[in-house]
Amino acid sequence: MAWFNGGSFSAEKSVRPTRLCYVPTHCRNNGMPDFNTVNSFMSGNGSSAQSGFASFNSYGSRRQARGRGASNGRFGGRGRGRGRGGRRFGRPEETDEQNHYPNRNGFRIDTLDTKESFGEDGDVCGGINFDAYEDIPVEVSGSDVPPPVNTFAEIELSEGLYKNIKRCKYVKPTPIQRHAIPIAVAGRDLMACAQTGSGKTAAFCFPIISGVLRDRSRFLPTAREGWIAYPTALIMSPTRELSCQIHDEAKKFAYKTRVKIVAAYGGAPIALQFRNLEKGVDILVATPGRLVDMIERGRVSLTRIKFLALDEADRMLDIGFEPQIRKIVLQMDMPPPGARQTMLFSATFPEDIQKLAADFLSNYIVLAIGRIGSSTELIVQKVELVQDMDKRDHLLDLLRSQRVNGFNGKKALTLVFVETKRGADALEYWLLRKGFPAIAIHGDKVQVERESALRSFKSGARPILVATDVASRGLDIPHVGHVVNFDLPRDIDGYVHRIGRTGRAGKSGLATAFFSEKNIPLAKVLVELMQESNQEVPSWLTQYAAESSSYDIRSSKRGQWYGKGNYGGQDFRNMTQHEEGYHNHSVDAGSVENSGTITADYDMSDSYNDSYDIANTVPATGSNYHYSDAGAYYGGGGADAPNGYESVVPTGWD
Ligand SMILES: Nc1ncnc2c1ncn2[C@@H]1O[C@H](COP(=O)(O)OP(=O)(O)OP(=O)(O)O)[C@@H](O)[C@H]1O
Repeated sequence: MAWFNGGSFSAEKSVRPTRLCYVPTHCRNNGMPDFNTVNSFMSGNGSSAQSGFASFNSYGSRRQARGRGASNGRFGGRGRGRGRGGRRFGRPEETDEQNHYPNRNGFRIDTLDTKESFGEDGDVCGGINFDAYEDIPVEVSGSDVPPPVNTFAEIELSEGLYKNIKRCKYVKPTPIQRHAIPIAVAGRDLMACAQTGSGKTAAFCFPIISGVLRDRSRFLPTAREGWIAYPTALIMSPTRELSCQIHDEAKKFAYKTRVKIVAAYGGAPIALQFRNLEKGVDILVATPGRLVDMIERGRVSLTRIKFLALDEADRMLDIGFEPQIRKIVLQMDMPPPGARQTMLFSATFPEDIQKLAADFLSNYIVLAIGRIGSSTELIVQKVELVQDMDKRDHLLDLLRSQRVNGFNGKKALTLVFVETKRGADALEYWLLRKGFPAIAIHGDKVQVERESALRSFKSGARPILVATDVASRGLDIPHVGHVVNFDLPRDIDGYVHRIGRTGRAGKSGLATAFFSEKNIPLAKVLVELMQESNQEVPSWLTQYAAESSSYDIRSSKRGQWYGKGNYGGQDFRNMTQHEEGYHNHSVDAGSVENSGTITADYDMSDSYNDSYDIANTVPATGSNYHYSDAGAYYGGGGADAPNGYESVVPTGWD
């Protein structure tokens, strides 16, 4: 029996509500999106998906679903198995999801789990709802911009890569791919901003793989010399899980091309990663902390880097990461801008981060696809006014109503974001006690627990993931139907990335935020974001927004917040000066407007005396950074940012 179809938890019987069950407004009148699409996802041909996303009509989506099931989820198997967090009720270590709550949530794990590699014929399922991206505004700035393409065939990619694109069933490029790939293949530096779930990974992977293959045919393969690895390309991302995911995606794209791709991230045995490097590496996918460790141990040299990509680039250049990225890119042995090709990608790109990024780039092009929010109309956003003390009950009501009313479906996953690591553990514990199969992920868990939690979530063994911001960016988890912001993040960019875990690849999703009075400073930008993505804004929120105009609403570490009509990817060069040689053309000019930014200061004091798991709470004053876990067999120990990001943090934090 399906969990969302109600009543399948035995544990739930003991906690029947004694009052009328609250049904959130967006769950009433059969208005819930239909998330019963798992089987059609897995079928991969889209033909059976009609019953799935076709029923999203109540939210205005008239698009039909296409099958999708391309998996990218290898999160397994490495790291140490000790540490705190996550063990409740004396449960054994979770290594086999099927042993855990096998019948309580009603998921059929086998059907929900995703494929992790090519099948025998090398095929994987793919598919994207391209209608969702029609009419999306595009803005490009820079000199001599290569024109966009309409098909992958128009791009000069290697034969092997082209075959793999077909195997992945990427029938046509997404807008970011249409524009970014020709630019990157032409060898240009690029700063690209596009909505969450819109295919940015392929947009930087394809040109890199193609470039590696091209270079390789021209030069001798020199991926490895003795003990030192000399990758040709470096892809960096902020979290271990995201690095893992990019590694898996890149491997699919490079299937049978002999391009060697290695992942290096903390929390996993460094010796194993060294062994992988010794076999040769063309493309290194790494988190910054582990990479610096490897370079300082003399096992990786960046002297032959020709391609550098930063995924979640604004996060990578934000506080906590920026010194380390600067060290890797500018102060170690990497060729300078101009001698290498640099590509920065994210769904958000505040102006001050753009300015920082300019140090890493040479004669670059800025590409902005869609509005800053990235919260397309595909993601139905709901904001509920809930006092902090009522949040748990409210969440329970929400989950119950999902189960009772269903999403018309059975297998949608729910991702619940909280602010602190302690809060994540506490909520997981509480949900389990209430009979809901939840599992937490945060930066205090050791890697094996983090990977196990993600596996349980992805497989449906624990269809509720309680997460800190460690899971907010980049993760492409199929079947996430609902994102709940139990605690709202402190900045709107964080919100954009969090809700972007659903509604991916042109599919619909639901995002519910619990708004309490301490979130008032966020009201204005939240309203603007919702209005831009044609969401229904509750009147009380509009009122708070009006009141909050008097608040200081700018992140202390960011030069620009979300502003109405603004592009996250608006080229700051055009905002500050009109340099000769740069031009700015708009593909859908009517939609491109910059009507100003919000510049007041915003300083929301901590409301919990707890250990936060969001990087933007790392004290800005820390000057002694540490990253090294040198000497340790397992990386990560002292090297991990406690916020879960793989980064340096000021000494003393944690
Ligand atoms: N051209 C395409 N055709 C079909 N599916 C695609 C295509 N491009 C990407 N996808 C799929 O879309 C999904 C989202 O892609 P991806 O994870 O790269 O998004 P993203 O823009 O990097 O998101 P985020 O901003 O959250 O990191 C993935 O499952 C991917 O396989």
